[in-house]
Order: sequence, then C-alpha cells, then structure tokens
Amino acid sequence: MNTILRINNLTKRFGPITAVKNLSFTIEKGNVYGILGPNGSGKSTTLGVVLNVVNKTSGDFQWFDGTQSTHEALKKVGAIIERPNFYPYMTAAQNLGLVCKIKNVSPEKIDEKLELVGLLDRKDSKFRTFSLGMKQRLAIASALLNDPEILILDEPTNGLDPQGIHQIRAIIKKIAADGTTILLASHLLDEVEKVCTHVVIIRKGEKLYSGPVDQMNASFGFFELKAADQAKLYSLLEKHPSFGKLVQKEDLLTAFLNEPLEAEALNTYLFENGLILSQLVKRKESLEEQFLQLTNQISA
Ligand SMILES: Nc1ncnc2c1ncn2[C@@H]1O[C@H](COP(=O)(O)OP(=O)(O)OP(=O)(O)O)[C@@H](O)[C@H]1O
Repeated sequence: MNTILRINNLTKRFGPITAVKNLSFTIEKGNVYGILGPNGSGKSTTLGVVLNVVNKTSGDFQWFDGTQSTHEALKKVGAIIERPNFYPYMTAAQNLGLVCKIKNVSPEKIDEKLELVGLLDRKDSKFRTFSLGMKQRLAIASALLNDPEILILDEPTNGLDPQGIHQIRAIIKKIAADGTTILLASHLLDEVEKVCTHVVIIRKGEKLYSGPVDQMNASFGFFELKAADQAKLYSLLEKHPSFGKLVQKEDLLTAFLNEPLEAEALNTYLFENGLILSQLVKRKESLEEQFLQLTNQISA
C-alpha cells in the first residue's frame, strides 16, 4: 500500500468563515508535497484536521490503508505545527531523551537524529542557548525519533535567516532522500519549487492545482506579437489550432499556446496569410507567474 493520506471533500468552517472548502488530494509514499497558498488560505487548518487537533465540519480523510484509527495511525506520523517548544534549561540530548520516554522509543536514536539535523556537536548545549534555526532543527530531530512514515511541517523556514533557511531545506531533502514522505505547508513558491516534488495550491480553502511541481511548469509558453493590422492578426491566431487564450492589450497581442509551436512556424503561417509582424517574442511563464495567475493576484 503506497497511499499515506487520502483527503476527500474536506470542509472546515469556523462560524461564518470557510477555512477549507471541499478539499481533496492524496499523498503517496516517497514524495515531498507542498501545500502552497497565501496567508489565511487554509493550510494550517488542513494540517490541523488530519492531525486530529482541529475538528472537521464535513468530508473525510484516511491515513494509510484506513484500517487503523486515526489515533493509532498518527503514531507513524511526525509533525511540527507549532513553534518548537522544549525545556529551556535542559540540553538538546536531555530534551530528546524526554521525548523518547513519551514516545516509548529507544534513546539510541538520539545521536542518529541529532547527526541528521547537524546538531550532534551541540547535544550538550542547553536549549535556551539555541538560535531559532537550531530550535527548528531540534524539533525536526524530535519528530523523527520514532522513524515516522511521514514528516509534516508547517512553514518550516518562517522567521529564519537565509543560512537557517538553507540548512532546513537541505535537511528536508536529506530526510526525503532517506525515503521518508514529507508534507509541508508554505506560502513561498520558491520554497516549494526548491524542495517539493508535488504541490497542492490552495486559495481561500479551495484547491486550484495539484500535481507534480515540474508539470506545473510544463506550459507551452506564449507569443507576444505586434502588427499594423491587429484585427487580422487576431483572427489568424483564432483560426490556428495551436493557440488557446488570446489577450489584446493596447497594440500588444499575447497568444497562449496549448501545444508546441516554434516562432519560425508561426511567422511562416502569418506571412503566407499576408500578415507582416512588427514584433515577435516567444516567452514562457515562470512558475511564479503561473502561481500568481492561478491565485489571481495579477491579471492574465
Ligand atoms: N480557530 C479559528 N477560529 C476562527 N477562524 C480561524 C481559526 N483558525 C483559522 N481560522 C481562519 O481560517 C482561515 C484559514 O486559516 P489558516 O491558518 O488555516 O490559513 P493558512 O493558510 O495556514 O495561513 P497562515 O500561513 O497565515 O497561517 C483564516 O481565515 C483564519 O482566520
């Protein structure tokens, strides 16, 4: 069984606010998933529901093959959804020792996990002496003590400096490379692009896209075109099977492709139909432009 989590038509309302609306997606073993969306889009609420700390309004979710109770299944899930909180006067190793007792895990795991997050040489330092990045890395080590099937992180790099961000992202990739499935919530496209293999994009609690990160960027691009006879240009492109949406803004026509087409072929087609272009540029949207278009923050 390769399915780790299946969410079906999940809805969560807080009074008049619908934080999560009819959300469905599936998490398969071995991938790194990002739930990507602007602030307030329902990411934390979704994680809270599947981790049993927020009650759903409707819909359902199923961990693993669905044969265990959520409570049992969550023993195989490592999650950090709040700011890391340990005893400040205890050392990193002592804090993890306590977690081992609570989770009923052998303390032998402590050094292995501290090594993984680059804190083995600081195992005897008190938690209160740690930087925010180190605290976050200790939280990751703690969540991994029982070798969970999946690690869940909510905005794992929030508040960190560039070096701290880099360290956390490198650790996430290392954990994923060791075979642990990862689900992280982030409002940073760049983070999802760098770390995740799959993405679920949400806005106002609704899913806009889900699938592999590289397929999100698999659009065929678009042409920016100008010609003296704009009306003729528009009508020739309308008739051409390779084009989808056409957007005319002042004298610039942006023509989006729905299949591959080279600039040379387009130029030949227009010329043979009696149209001379004064501008022809072929471009491809960056992932960021696609994300902003999807979340409607710029007009297409
Ligand atoms: N306990 C709550 N009571 C009332 N409304 C809530 C509660 N928790 C979340 N919300 C609302 O639900 C919506 C989604 O919030 P949520 O925290 O899930 O979004 P998010 O995508 O994680 O955003 P952020 O990155 O800012 O945390 C927001 O409108 C928020 O105000």
